[in-house]
Amino acid sequence: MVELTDGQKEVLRVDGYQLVKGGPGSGKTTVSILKAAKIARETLRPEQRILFLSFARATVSRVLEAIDEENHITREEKRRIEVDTYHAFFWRVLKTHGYLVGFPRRLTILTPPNEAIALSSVRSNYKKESKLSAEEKAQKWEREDAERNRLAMEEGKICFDLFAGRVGTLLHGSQKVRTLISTMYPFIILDEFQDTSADQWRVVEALGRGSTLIALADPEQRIFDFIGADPERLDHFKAAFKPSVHDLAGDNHRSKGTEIALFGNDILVGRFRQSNYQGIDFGVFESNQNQAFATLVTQVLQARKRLIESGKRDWSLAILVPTKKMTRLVSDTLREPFGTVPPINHTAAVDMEGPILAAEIIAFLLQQDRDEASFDQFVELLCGYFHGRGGAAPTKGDLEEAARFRAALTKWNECLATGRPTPAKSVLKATGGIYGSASALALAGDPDKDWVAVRAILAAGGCSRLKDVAKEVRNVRLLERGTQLRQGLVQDWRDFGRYRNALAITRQAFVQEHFATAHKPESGVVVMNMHKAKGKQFDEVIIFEGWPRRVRGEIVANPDRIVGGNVRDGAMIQARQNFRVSVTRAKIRTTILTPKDDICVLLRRADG
Ligand SMILES: Nc1ncnc2c1ncn2[C@@H]1O[C@H](COP(=O)(O)OP(=O)(O)OP(=O)(O)O)[C@@H](O)[C@H]1O
Repeated sequence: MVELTDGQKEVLRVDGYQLVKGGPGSGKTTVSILKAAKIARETLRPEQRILFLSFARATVSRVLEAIDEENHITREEKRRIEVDTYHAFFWRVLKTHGYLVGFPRRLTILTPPNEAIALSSVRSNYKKESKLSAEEKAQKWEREDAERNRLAMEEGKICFDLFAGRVGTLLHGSQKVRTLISTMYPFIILDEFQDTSADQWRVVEALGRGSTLIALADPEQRIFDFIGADPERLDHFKAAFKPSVHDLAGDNHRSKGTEIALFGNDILVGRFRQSNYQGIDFGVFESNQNQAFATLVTQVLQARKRLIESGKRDWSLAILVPTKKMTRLVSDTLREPFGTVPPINHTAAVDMEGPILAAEIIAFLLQQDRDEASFDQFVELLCGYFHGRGGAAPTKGDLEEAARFRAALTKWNECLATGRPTPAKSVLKATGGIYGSASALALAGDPDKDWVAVRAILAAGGCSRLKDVAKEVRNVRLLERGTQLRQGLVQDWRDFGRYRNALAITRQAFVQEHFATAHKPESGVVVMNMHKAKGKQFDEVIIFEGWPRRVRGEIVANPDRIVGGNVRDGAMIQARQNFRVSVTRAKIRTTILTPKDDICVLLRRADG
């Protein structure tokens, strides 16, 4: 049991609505769990629960783990703390009461990849987001929203973007549902409250009418402005609920004995009080891909060695990078480092649209029982992959590719219908060949082996798009022991002697995966976008950014930087907050790697 600080003790002592503020690692989550246990012990009736709401599953895992570690909390108390994501909680409300806002009785979730497919026809009419005028952006948003609503109202397919808004409307309109929820959950804890969007705030307002709310927040860890988080949100909470305010301020328990938190604070104001900080390492690299990645790999190997030698079980090392593109590049590099360096085992938090749609293609091929429509269905899945893999920003190239495949299929089928040979130069030639090989593959009934065998056919065949599919699908780690996908496929084979429902099982597994909370927090080497690191903690962190491209000494491009283009631009508050969040995720050490000839502007003095 940790020795609580006076600030933490005060949080436990005071009743009623509370706002608990504090910097990274100041112990907000920890004290809120102890508080929840106290409420469970002293206040709740037997059937009641405390709801702990968080943004991301990863945070949920960490909170669950923290609860497990608190041996002073009894099993019964633990059972009564229900940790969930906003998404999962909203879905529960919509599934039961969605008809009150006009949804059909039967609802299904439109997952992000399928939402991307459904909206790609709207999106294909617009240029890249960065090139749109404000007017065009608004128009595009309106049309997307209309399509989302149509899918929800007419087809009962609800995408995540609709969740918060509809639940807000539902709760404000129905005292009955509010009472139901507040009777079940008289206390609700809101994690990372500074990042609450306008729609989520409406939900919170409604919930707070019947339930006592405890909000945890660090105003300076607000990194979601782009999805509608509002700097004033803490004031809204104060005005609405008159909470007692507790400030755990600069206490830092995560990286005790280091100066990581101090460095984080100095980044925020842009004034470095020291030239060295205990627990912060810097490294520079030459501005070219080979040397940049060689430096990174060397640092990763050294950090991994340190952690293994420390003997700690479940050690974690995070490589945090500024962009999604860089996440992929780093992951590809670790998978196939240079020279004699063997692959570095890791997980990468890449966008899952592409990998999930690629997994659907593999699953379909596993089904093997074919009829006349099967090839059409296969090509349609491939087109879906093109439409959806770019998420909210499908590329023109991908959309054109889908159109080309569809046109080729029409021609192909016309030839078959009239007994003519299929066109020799058709884009479907190679695709068809691979489809044939996969259909003829002798499957063994072991989902791991069979999945890999199908993937290998795609990787080795002559169709560059299916090669892509094979590469993307490697980001899916659902076939690990005990996962729902694996179990589902095993059962399917047991029931039918083949994979009869592999596609449906795969789709279902991804929906489940989205809501699953039983995951352990990441361990080993993980690569992710800096934004995704919020609320997490790792033993060591490496922050790695992009480098400038120069022509005759002049910078012509400077992508993937912590600060866009690495140029000073006003106070750079968002970039500073974001950088500080990343830096303070580490318990023991943070290593920052930046290009030698263009050091990150946030690391330079204001005058130099
Ligand atoms: N009073 C304390 N004494 C010692 N260790 C503590 C104390 N309070 C919390 N800790 C430990 O410090 C670490 C960080 O605490 P916690 O996760 O609660 O911070 P937080 O304020 O929620 O952080 P963040 O906002 O960065 O997510 C945890 O490993 C926790 O077990």
